[in-house]
Amino acid sequence: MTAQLIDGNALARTIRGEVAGRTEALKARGVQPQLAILLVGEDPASQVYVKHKVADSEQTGLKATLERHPATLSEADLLARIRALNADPSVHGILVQLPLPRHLDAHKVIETISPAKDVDGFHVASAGALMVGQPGFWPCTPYGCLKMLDSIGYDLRGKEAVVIGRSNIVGKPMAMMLLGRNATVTVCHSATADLKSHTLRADVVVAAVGKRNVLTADMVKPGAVVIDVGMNRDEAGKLCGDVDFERVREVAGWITPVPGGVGPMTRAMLLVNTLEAAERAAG
Ligand SMILES: Nc1nc2c(c(=O)[nH]1)N[C@@H](CN(C=O)c1ccc(C(=O)N[C@@H](CCC(=O)O)C(=O)O)cc1)CN2
Repeated sequence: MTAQLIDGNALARTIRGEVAGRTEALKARGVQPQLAILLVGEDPASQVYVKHKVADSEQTGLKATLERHPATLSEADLLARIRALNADPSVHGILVQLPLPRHLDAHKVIETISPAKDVDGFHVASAGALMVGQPGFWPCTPYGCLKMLDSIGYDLRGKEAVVIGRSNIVGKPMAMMLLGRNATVTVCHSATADLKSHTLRADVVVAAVGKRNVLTADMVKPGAVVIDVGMNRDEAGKLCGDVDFERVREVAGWITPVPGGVGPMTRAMLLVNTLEAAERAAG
């Protein structure tokens, strides 16, 4: 069996088309959705990601402003800038690109963003809303993974789902979203005693560790859906995920590639959240 690919690029394109249509409708009501992106420092990967975010926004009719700040920016100055953006009614979404330089407390920075503009879905209020099933912004990466499952018509009710990784921005919210769809969810992590015993039972595996070959073919139940959130480089410098893609695809039923899987969906869901922030503000 060779798994079917879940094409993140194609799905993201469709979602961008939907966002463009809704943005047009909002503009006709006199509202221009606007995303403020704050980049602190010179991290090379972050520079690429924010450039893509600006291009995606412009392509769909959203306005994006990219503020570049030096790595030496003080925490007080960054927090003051966020507070000014919170108070600016023309700005609907605020995003601080991670990782931040070490002298900046990411938790404090994120908590300064107004929950109404937290389009990354990282604020404690957003996490709490997801946990209790109240309206709020969902973190873009797990939200994108859920959309990928929806795109293949996958019914999660009663299914065994295993999430590998327990980060606040992917693993934990992913588990909540899967739970919200009535899957039976297991979260595995670095202290899990026998990872394979869990993944072999799983109908759906989401690998979100940030380490190559965390999931190999012998760990996958035939026909399972495998979602790869990882973003790593192999010895040749080629982008790859957490999953041993070539071998796992011979066992799985569905699989997401890296690149071209979860990454583009993360960016697409940011547009959805930004548009939604603007729609909510417009009433
Ligand atoms: N404020 C945030 N910071 C970070 C987030 C986030 O969601 N919000 N997530 C990651 C990085 N990230 C978005 O910012 C991100 C990473 C990668 C991609 C992507 O499209 N990847 C492509 C490949 C790109 C390449 O060639 O390098 C793919 O997988 O096809 C999108 C978003 C950490 N920081």
